[in-house]
Amino acid sequence: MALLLGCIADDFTGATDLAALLARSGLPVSLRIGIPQEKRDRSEIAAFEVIALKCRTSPVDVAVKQAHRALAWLREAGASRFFWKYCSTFDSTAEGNIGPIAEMLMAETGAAQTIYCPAFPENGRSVFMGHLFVGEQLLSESPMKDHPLTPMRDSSLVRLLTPQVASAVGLANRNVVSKGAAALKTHLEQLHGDDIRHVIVDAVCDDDLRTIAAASFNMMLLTGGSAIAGQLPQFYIEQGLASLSEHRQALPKVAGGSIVLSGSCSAMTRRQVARYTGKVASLRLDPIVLAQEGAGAALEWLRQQSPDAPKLIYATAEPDEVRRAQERLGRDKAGHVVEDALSEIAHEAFDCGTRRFVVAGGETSGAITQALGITHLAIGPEIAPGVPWTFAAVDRRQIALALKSGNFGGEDFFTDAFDRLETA
Ligand SMILES: Nc1ncnc2c1ncn2[C@@H]1O[C@H](COP(=O)(O)OP(=O)(O)OP(=O)(O)O)[C@@H](O)[C@H]1O
Ligand SMILES: O=C(O)[C@@H](O)C(=O)CO
Repeated sequence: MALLLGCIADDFTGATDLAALLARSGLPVSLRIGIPQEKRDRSEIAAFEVIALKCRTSPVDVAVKQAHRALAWLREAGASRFFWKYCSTFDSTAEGNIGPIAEMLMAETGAAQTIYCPAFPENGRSVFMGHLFVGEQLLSESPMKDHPLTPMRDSSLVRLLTPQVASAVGLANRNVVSKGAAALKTHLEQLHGDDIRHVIVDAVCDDDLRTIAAASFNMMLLTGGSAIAGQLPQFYIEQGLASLSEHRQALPKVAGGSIVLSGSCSAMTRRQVARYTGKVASLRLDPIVLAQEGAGAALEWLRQQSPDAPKLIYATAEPDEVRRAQERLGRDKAGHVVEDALSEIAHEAFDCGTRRFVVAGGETSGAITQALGITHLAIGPEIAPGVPWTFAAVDRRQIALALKSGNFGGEDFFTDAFDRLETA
């Protein structure tokens, strides 16, 4: 099948979120972890190819270089349209990497203009008059203000993006979007005439996303969250660029122990962890202790558990505890000791027979997936909007892996996840 859209995601949970929303169309989606090393066989290329990077908080030059290599791979695989996926809460450091990567992709592909559409109404993210809301709260008043790595203290996407790009940032607001695709197209052309190449687009509901997709599905480069991407397949099908085949990939049945590993400190993960600790054997990790003593005690705890019983190991903590750890260790070191420990634990769990992994947190998922040496994920059923089960091979054994974005899923997500696998 022809490659319709080459996608680059800035973290691993974001990549599975994107893959899940594209997969709702019934068209084949392939998710590759990092830039593939092997030579591509055209017959193995899916309609949607997603490359998961772990570059959300990397220095700008490192992130741009990685995205550049991902673009080269996608082009060689046959892509001529591209999607740059970042977080629905626009998570980035002050300098990037949303803008710099978009600019690089525009320069390389010759895209004269692109849109920025992080809205994901199904998960409560909407953009109105250029301001991002999480539920009913402005981004800067939501729990995202306390994120351990990318605290979001402004809600204006124009203000957030402007310092990240070289040219002016414009807005297509809800009044324009609500007039329909033709009006939005005209507005984008007018902005282009004024040399505005970066355009934030408002969206508060799925109808808005459909209008935006109708106006922009032919653009060389689109950027945003998974929800706008999820609207694109229907336009490709309508244009005759793709057709639904009856052939669906058979997904494996995965037997073996279950574990939840959480390095996310997001508000929803904190609630999910609190629920799940009451239900299964649980162990809390303290970054300050990990920095002094390593993960040995946690590995020992894991070995003493029954291999088949579900269990939870988490560093998830309230914002004041995160602050305390960061003051003692520094922000990056606090993050890395947790990611390293959870990666070691994931390895040990695999060696002890665990085959079903739920991982909470984008950075955490990146660290664990890389540590397990996973290079490709097949996309399975969605547990909650934007969180699918995925399947991969580790040492030639099948595992099931659900990578959960910090704020996705309901309070019983961990229980729901394992239940969903039983019924898949
Ligand atoms: N107790 C803690 N103290 C300090 N840092 C922590 C603690 N627990 C976890 N961390 C770090 O916080 C970061 C959380 O980021 P991560 O991307 O994994 O979660 P998230 O932001 O909730 O998820 P997403 O990006 O999918 O929304 C990780 O680097 C993790 O190692
Ligand atoms: O868009 C989102 O919110 C998620 O896919 C994500 O990127 C979280 O890391």
